[in-house]
Parts: sequence; structure tokens; C-alpha cells
Amino acid sequence: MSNKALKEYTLEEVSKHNNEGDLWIVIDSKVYDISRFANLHPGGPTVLFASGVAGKDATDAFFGLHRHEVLLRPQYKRLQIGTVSGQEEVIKPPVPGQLSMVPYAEPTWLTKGYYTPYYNDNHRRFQTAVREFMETVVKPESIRCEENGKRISQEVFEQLGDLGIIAMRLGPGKHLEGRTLMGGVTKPEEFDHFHELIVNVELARFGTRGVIDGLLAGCVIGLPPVLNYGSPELRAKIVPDVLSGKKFIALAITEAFAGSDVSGLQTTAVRDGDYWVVTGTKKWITNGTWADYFTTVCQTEGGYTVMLIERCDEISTKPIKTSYSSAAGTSYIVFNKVRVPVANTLGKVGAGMSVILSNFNHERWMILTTGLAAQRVVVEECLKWANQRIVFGKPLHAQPVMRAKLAQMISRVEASQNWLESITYQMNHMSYDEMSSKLAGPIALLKQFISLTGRQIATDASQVFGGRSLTVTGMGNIIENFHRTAGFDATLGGTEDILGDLGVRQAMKKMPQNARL
Ligand code: HEM
Repeated sequence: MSNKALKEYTLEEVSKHNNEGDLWIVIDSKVYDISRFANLHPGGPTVLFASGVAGKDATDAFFGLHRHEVLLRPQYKRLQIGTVSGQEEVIKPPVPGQLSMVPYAEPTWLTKGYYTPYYNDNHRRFQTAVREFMETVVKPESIRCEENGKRISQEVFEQLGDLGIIAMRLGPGKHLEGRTLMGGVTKPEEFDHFHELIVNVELARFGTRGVIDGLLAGCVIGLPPVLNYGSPELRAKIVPDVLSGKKFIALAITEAFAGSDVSGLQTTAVRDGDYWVVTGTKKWITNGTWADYFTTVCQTEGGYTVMLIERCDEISTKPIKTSYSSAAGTSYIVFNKVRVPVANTLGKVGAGMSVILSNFNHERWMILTTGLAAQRVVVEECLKWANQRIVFGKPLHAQPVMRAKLAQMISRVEASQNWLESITYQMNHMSYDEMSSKLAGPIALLKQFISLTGRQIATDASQVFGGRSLTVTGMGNIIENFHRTAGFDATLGGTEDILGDLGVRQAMKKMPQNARL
């Protein structure tokens, strides 16, 4: 119903409808006829007949128990029959694309009145366009897929492809040449790692951790070896379809036999004329359940070799059940004497380790950007909840223990943001080789820091939300998802302890020989 068709009522008129079969309430200036809905209400009918609710302004009671989006669902929206005369809506529904006004809900560069050394007007226009698209198209789909465990629809993947988002997730580079990015908001030559950071942040804000990986993390890590080491023929065959969202690729390294210790891999590739014959298994492969191509590391004579394997009858991919949604497509893969053309070899035979390692910094940077974005959303949720939740007659934030938790959360997110932007700035100014030698340590340490703070934030947030943080639906749904999945970032792309160790080893390598106290 459009606002024009709605009638105006006085509070006195509303108050007469307070019985079974004839029940109205007011929520934030809007009058709802819930006479028939009462028996269908998920919270039961009795709560709706309570004296402060039936026929009354139930705004505070409603927002103490429901998220705003409940009222926006079409089946509930149509319960509205009018507005209260002389009243205006105070609690505005979220508008897709809009920046949050909650303190610390946005990084400083997106907060009114603050300055930034890193971002320019192009980044701002780009951020607006990406957020609007993500919130309008990707968010509803993400919420559905996180719940039902299905992959994002083909239609949305192709929209991501058309806007250049799949390609942009790989960072700046030749693969962007000639592409129209976000409908022309940014030119390929303007696109830098801050644009890429914006894309990663904006797709990670929905409280749908499985979907973050489902939004083609497999391509971010699986396609670069093809771009950097594949023959022109192979690139021409694979890259256009993958970047347009028509075909999918996964990076198949880890095995039940080897995780962070990549040198324990057992999948073999044996040469037979112009083919490799690949036999073995891979485990925890993101996007593997639906991938058309697998960038795979195999043991060959002379060491490890990376090759692109196309899906065929000799490959089976089984979904692995994890504590996050199957929308990520996490899979167990069996290669049963798969014949792979030698022309699909990526890099030199026996030089597989350097092909894999060349990709790790970017992968870790990508993981920590989405991890941090999700943490900031949790901070926003907690600040809002601490403000609106009334306990012992006062808002939750009146309790010093709650303020102490919020202070810790905010500080962690702001510290990570500043470190991340500093590293991203370095990435923009360094050659690929410089990045490998100078940023592997800092990226590893920042990833360790962000995955650690993620788990600390998850623990604090669950205390702020109490029982609501345990339920998949309702007020604390974002906290529940975050709390359940925060540990993932401590494992993906190298475990937290190993990355901390790597950071320190890199530093020690650079210690001046004559350094003394
Ligand atoms: C148009 C009005 C209303 C609609 C459309 C509505 C809808 C819902 C929905 C969809 C849920 C399931 C949980 C969720 O998705 O958040 C729910 C739960 C609930 N509702 Fe309502 N509701 C309305 C008004 C009210 C009011 C005025 C009260 C006041 C007491 C109330 C009390 C509850 C309670 C106690 C629960 C269970 C909450 C929980 O499990 O934590 N509802 N409602």
C-alpha cells in the first residue's frame, strides 16, 4: 500500500481496537491492524494483548524484540492500515547504499567531518555505487543462501561479472584492461588496491560468512596462477568465462594429509605423452562443489607442479559440512586418473611452490579485509543494541561493564583499520616483487591480529547480546553468525600461529647483523 492510500487515525481511535479479532497497534507513527495476524505471530498472540500493547503505541516493545527489517517484509508491511495524525516516522528504515550515522559504524574516511590521506573522490563515488548494488542485489540473495546453503544464483553471478566485480576482486592489473567497472564509475587505470578494499568490505557486511566465500573467493585465489603463468591459449579459453561469472574456478591445494604444511601433499601427476594423469584428493576446497576448473598442485617428478584441471567424469566433488554455510561450496575432491593436457601446466614443472607462494600475500590480505568489515558491522550492532536495550530500567550502555566491552571492540577495529590502510597504501606503491619481500611479514601479522581480535569481538558481542546471540534468527542473528564463524579467519590462508611466526621470521631475516642493545 502506498503512503497516499493510508488513512490517518488518532491515538484515541486506535485505542478502541484492543480485543481479540479487532486488534490494532502503533509502531513509530504507523497503525497496524494485527487482528488476523495475532494468531500467526511467531512470538504468540498473548504478548500482543498485553495492556501496554493492544490498541497502544508499542514502538519500544516492538524494537526491543524485533529487527527493523521485520516490518519491511512484504507479508508484514501490508498489515499497516494508516498513520497516526500529527505524528511522523522517527526510526527510518535503512536505505540501500546509505552510510550509517552510528559512530564507528563506518571507517573514518566515510565519516562526515573527517579527513583521509588515502581515498579520493573517485573512491567515494565507487564506494557509493558498490554499496548500493551490494545492498540491493547481493544482500537479499546472501541472506537466503546463507540459510538454505545453496550457491548464489547464476543471475547474480552474471551481474557481478557485468559490473566487473569478479575481475576487480583480483586487484588492479591487466585483467581489468578494456573493462567497464561499476558501469563506468571507475576506469581500469584509476582502479587501485583501495578500490579493491572497498569491494571486499562491501560484500562482507551482511552477517553471512559462508556467502562471503561463496561470492567467488575461489576465483580470487584460483585464477591468478592462470593469469600469471598460463599460456595465452589457456588464458583465452578460461579467463573471459570466469570473469563474467559463467564458469567457476577453485584453488585446490590442501589435502587431508597437508594443510598449512603444503610440503606433505600426496596428489600425484604422472606424465603420459602430452598428458598428466592426476590421482589423489583435495580437502576444504572453497567453491569446489560447483567449480568448472581446479587450479591444482600435484607431486610430479622433480617437485610440485601446478596445473589447471577441467571438470570431467573422473573428478568427484562432495560438499563438506562445516560450521559455516554450504553457500561457500566447501568440498572434498577426488581425482581418479584424470587426464590433463600438459599445455595446462601453470609455471615450470617442479616450480609449483613458487607459483603457490606468489599468491599467498594477496589471499591473506583479501581474507583480513572481509574479516575486518564483518567486525565493524558487529561493533555497529552492539552500539545500537546497547543504546536501545533497556535493562534494570536503563539502557544497556549505562552499565560500565558494557561500556568497557564496547571500548575494547571499537579500539580493536580502529587499530586494524589503520594498519590495513597503511599496508594497502604500500601495496599501491610497490612492485609485485617489492610486495613479496616487504609485505609478506606485515600482512601475515595483520591477519593474525585481525583473526585474533575477531574472536575477542565475537566473545564480547555475545555477552552484549546475551541469549539473542545464540539464535540464528531474530535480533542477534548477525552476532550469532559472526560468533559461530569468527574462528574461520584464524585458519583460512594459513593458521594464526603460523602467520605470526612467519611475520617474526621475516623480521629476523632483515635484522642488521650489527644490531645490539
Ligand atoms: C506488526 C507487528 C509485529 C510483527 C510483524 C511481528 C513479527 C514477529 C516476528 C517475525 C517474530 C519472529 C522473530 C523475528 O524474526 O524477529 C516475532 C517475534 C516476537 N514478537 Fe513480534 N511482531 C509484531 C509485534 C509485536 C509486538 C507489538 C510485540 C510486543 C510484545 C511482539 C512480541 C514478540 C515476541 C516476544 C517475539 C519472540 C521474540 C524472541 O524470540 O526473541 N511482537 N514477531
